[in-house]
Amino acid sequence: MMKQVEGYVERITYRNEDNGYSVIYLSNPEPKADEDDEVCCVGFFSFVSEGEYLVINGRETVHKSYGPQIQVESYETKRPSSQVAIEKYLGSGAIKGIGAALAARIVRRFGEKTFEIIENEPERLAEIKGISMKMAVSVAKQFNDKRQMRQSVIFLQEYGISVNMAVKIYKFYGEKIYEIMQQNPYRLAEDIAGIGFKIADTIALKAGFNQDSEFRIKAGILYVLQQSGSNGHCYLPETELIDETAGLLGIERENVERELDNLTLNKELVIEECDGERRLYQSNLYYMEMNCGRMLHDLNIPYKIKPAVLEKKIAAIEKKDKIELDKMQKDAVFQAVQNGIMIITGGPGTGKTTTINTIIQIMESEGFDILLAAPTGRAAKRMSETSGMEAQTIHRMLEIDGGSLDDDRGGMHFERNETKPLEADVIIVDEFSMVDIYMLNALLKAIVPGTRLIMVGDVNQLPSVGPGNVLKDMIKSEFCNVVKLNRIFRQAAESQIVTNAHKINDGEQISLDNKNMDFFHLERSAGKDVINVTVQLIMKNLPPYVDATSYDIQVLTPMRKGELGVENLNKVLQAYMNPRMDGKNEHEFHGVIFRENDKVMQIKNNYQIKWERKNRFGDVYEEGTGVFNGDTGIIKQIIEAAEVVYVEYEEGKIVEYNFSDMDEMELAYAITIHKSQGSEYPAVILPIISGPRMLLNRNLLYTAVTRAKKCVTIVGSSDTVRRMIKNVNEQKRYSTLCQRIIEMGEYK
Ligand SMILES: Nc1ncnc2c1ncn2[C@@H]1O[C@H](COP(=O)(O)OP(=O)(O)OP(=O)(O)O)[C@@H](O)[C@H]1O
Repeated sequence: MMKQVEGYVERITYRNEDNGYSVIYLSNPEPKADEDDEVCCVGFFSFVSEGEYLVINGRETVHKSYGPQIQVESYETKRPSSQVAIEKYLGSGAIKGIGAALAARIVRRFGEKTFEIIENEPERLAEIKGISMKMAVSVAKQFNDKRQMRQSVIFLQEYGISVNMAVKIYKFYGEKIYEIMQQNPYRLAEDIAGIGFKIADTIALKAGFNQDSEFRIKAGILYVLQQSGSNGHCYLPETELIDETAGLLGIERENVERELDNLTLNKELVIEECDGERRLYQSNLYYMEMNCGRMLHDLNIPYKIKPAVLEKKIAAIEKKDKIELDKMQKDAVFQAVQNGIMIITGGPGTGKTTTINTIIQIMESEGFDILLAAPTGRAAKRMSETSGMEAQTIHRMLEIDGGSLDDDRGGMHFERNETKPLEADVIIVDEFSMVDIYMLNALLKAIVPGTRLIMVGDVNQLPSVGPGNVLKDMIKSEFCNVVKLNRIFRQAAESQIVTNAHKINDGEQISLDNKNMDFFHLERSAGKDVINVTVQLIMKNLPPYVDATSYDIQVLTPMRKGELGVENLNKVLQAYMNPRMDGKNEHEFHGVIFRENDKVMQIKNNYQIKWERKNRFGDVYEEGTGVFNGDTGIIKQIIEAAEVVYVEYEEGKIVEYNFSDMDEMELAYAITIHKSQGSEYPAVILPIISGPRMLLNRNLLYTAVTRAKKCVTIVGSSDTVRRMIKNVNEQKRYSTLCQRIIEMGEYK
């Protein structure tokens, strides 16, 4: 039943600082005979403090353990007018520096007029013993800030903005928010993480902006360019940019053209004519490519080391490790020692790790300081295991600033940069195919000439998720020594996965006859049959075969949408692997059900989020921060009342997420092949029937197959597999790093 209650906030017994969910007790000023003199209210409150007077509308409910309470649906703050309330509010801790005693003194002096005086004549507070003029000013400021923030939040809520977001916005703009909403709400999309063009556009249209307002078009153009960055592009050809923007905004091309000129005049975008085409860059990406081109040349200096000395050292390592490096591997070692920059590329089993380990030993024997890094946490972990030396993520190596946002605008700040470079003689970075232009730029800025940079990766893997085609462009520019390892050392009999991966890469068809032990194909043509087989494999056949659990086996798929897309497969696999059950809590977020015991994946880097490790008695023995894009874990607990989810990641790291942060995770029974880059799994299942030709290419199949350590099973159409092997049309990437490297080389 709906009910309205009002009264002073007596006490706040629980508050979740992130989302404002609180349990509060209101004093009932005039309790009727059958009423308690305190009313418990639960719900979301933005800034209530003890002593405030609230009018609450809500639903009467009875909690099993706590008894009757009101589930708050809306509330209003009334200014406390009686002296008691004023005193309570002032002394509640809401205003820094004023405790209960001081509050009592203030109210004794100014009575009912206390608030008026704080607002209009704050200097008079200094008349009171114990309050200096400085403090009087601070009290007035805090008092006003709180009031203004409250008003702004209410104002922003009228435009459909949530309380959390409104607070964030107010903290950024302060009182300017009114002006911004009036003049250009599209600025929100530029300044506030979490507000994109689409939300800003809804707000602006609600606020009465026209379809073809100058701000809307500008914001639309920038949005389209930013989106293209998320699709891996560093620029867009002008015609494509105009068409997409006009389509997005539902306006004429001419209007877009007009604003495009203004944006380039103001240097917000950079335009370049090349090969008869006009290219438009977000200016940061344009300059990043150019600077990377220059820095790569700066680092690429020769080092003189006598070949005979090197030969001797290699021979000693070969003897110790009982291995004989082949010509290419030796060449790689030579190049690494003799040059400031080098690239080693090769497919699976071609001896990259063996080569890196030899290089490390040689560098160590020279007394050099070596740093090892990789783009993701999992890749870094693997590198540590295979080298026996600590490897870290590139972000950690560059000492990412905890407050950085790893968004698609590259808003990251690192402690290590041109003014405080990395102190090392040699830096080796593995899985370089995953490095985008932002990461390359940050890395190069932190390396000074005199430090060697060795980049290792498989150029045939999918390129980075972020903008750029870094590894490929660097190789294509031929600016430095590149060693391409192409001999497969791992025995063919040992691994059909490796053999097939190389065949796929060379465009050779693979045999899908199930005559080996680690590469299978089950022909099915209907989506529903593919799903049934996938479920059967993951639940029953594969775990004992590869000596792993169902949760270790990874379903990889090219697409997000459709019957065999990530979203649907996750729903189906969840229903089988972790069905709804009494006592198993669940929570729905944006249409997806998350349940205790679900396998989930973190989908963006979060450097601030805290993790804990507990011993078997539940005591915390280790704490740290950071969960990274691609980390997978299991939901251990969901607490609806506190709005939190606990996820356990590798090595028993437990992370608490607020419900509002659940957009950082996805179910992970099935994930896209793109997301699987840099990870390995004991067994991989690939359900493939058909899909867009653009997407289904050789590159994608190759990446998927090379993720498996012990077993690959393709379920679906062999015809599509054959077509994928033939399809060399990789998704196009508009990037000009190669050209910049060549241009910069000409100035040297
Ligand atoms: N010169 C060599 N002679 C004999 N065996 C070699 C040689 N180089 C590498 N190997 C062996 O080949 C296998 C694959 O090598 P390695 O792990 O170095 O390759 P990789 O390119 O790093 O592979 P992946 O990318 O799949 O991990 C290993 O078992 C390794 O011992």
